Amino acid sequence: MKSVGIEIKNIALSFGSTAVLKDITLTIEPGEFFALLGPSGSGKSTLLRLIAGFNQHQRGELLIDGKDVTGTQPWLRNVGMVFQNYALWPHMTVAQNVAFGLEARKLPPAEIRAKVASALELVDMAGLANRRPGQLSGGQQQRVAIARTLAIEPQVLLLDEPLSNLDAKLRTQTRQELVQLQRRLGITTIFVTHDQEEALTTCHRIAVMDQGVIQQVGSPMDLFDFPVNRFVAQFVGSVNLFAGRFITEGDHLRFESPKLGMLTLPKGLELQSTEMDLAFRPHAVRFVEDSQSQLQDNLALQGIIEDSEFLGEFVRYEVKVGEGLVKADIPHSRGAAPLKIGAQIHLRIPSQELRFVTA
Ligand SMILES: Nc1ncnc2c1ncn2[C@@H]1O[C@H](COP(=O)(O)OP(=O)(O)OP(=O)(O)O)[C@@H](O)[C@H]1O
Repeated sequence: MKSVGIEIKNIALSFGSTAVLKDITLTIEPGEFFALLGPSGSGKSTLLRLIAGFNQHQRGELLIDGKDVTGTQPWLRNVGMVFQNYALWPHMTVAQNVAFGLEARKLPPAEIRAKVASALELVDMAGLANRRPGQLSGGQQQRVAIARTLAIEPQVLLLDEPLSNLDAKLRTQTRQELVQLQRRLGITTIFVTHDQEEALTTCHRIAVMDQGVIQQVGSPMDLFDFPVNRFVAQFVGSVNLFAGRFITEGDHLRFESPKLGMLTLPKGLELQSTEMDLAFRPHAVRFVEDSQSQLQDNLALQGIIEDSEFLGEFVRYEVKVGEGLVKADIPHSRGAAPLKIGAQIHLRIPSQELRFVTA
């Protein structure tokens, strides 16, 4: 089946006086696995339901495969949605659940049987066709919900937090299955989640949403490496973030931070505006033994270890620097003892790991 693209242009949606989506513009490419990522209440599900046809926008345009679908009923959009709670009929078998949408479309019984069999095959559930949902694990129920949606052969697959009812181990396995299934089918897929790891590991591109506004769209690596603002920097991965004021002095850039004090930044950094925060990831921090080492092309800080947490591959330290706390993830080597609380240390952050983000 041909993959279709989706264009969302300047969409605004309010429920009563509450503006839930504010001027959303987004293009989803044919065959793309796309995530809407954001905290609870950011408007992700509302946007997904809008694409499905369950919500109506007051302003803007929504195009699926180049056609404006505003006002088109959900069942005429060729879009399939998998709900968070799966919404399976408990009194029907797996096969009957999957057949449901096909029967509603009044297809001939033989065709229904063939489509049910192939949809169950796709999600590796052919052997359990006669079970009822109550006799299945959470992961199996989820696969039935996906099979039921795929059976109607939609051009777009919408998934609303499809993994949130599964326990941690099953979630990882199921998300890998989902990636493989999407890759095999090449179906344009939009995945709603509040879990950054889920979005980073599954999707080609992600739109980060907050308060009904898209904050940034990019590949998982783009969002992680080049967050444009404070919200994205904090929501995707963990980060050290400091507010302050940038001052240019000759060919030096200085950063005056209420928490860290006055810092001299490495040469060659470009600042778009003086109203920015300084950001760097905990894994970018290195510890060095003496105050003079590795000063070139690094931001140099010094501090005192306040806390440490052993996380297997690395130790997460909290280091008091001035009035601020810097998180540092230092790789652990076998047998190495962690630094003691109260130890004085020198920190280095390579120039290329420093980011400036808008507040
Ligand atoms: N039918 C509705 N009527 C009124 N307000 C609504 C309705 N549906 C959603 N909202 C409000 O719109 C806002 C966005 O909700 P939405 O469900 O889209 O957020 P979300 O990002 O998907 O969050 P969650 O992960 O908690 O579902 C919330 O403040 C919610 O209370």
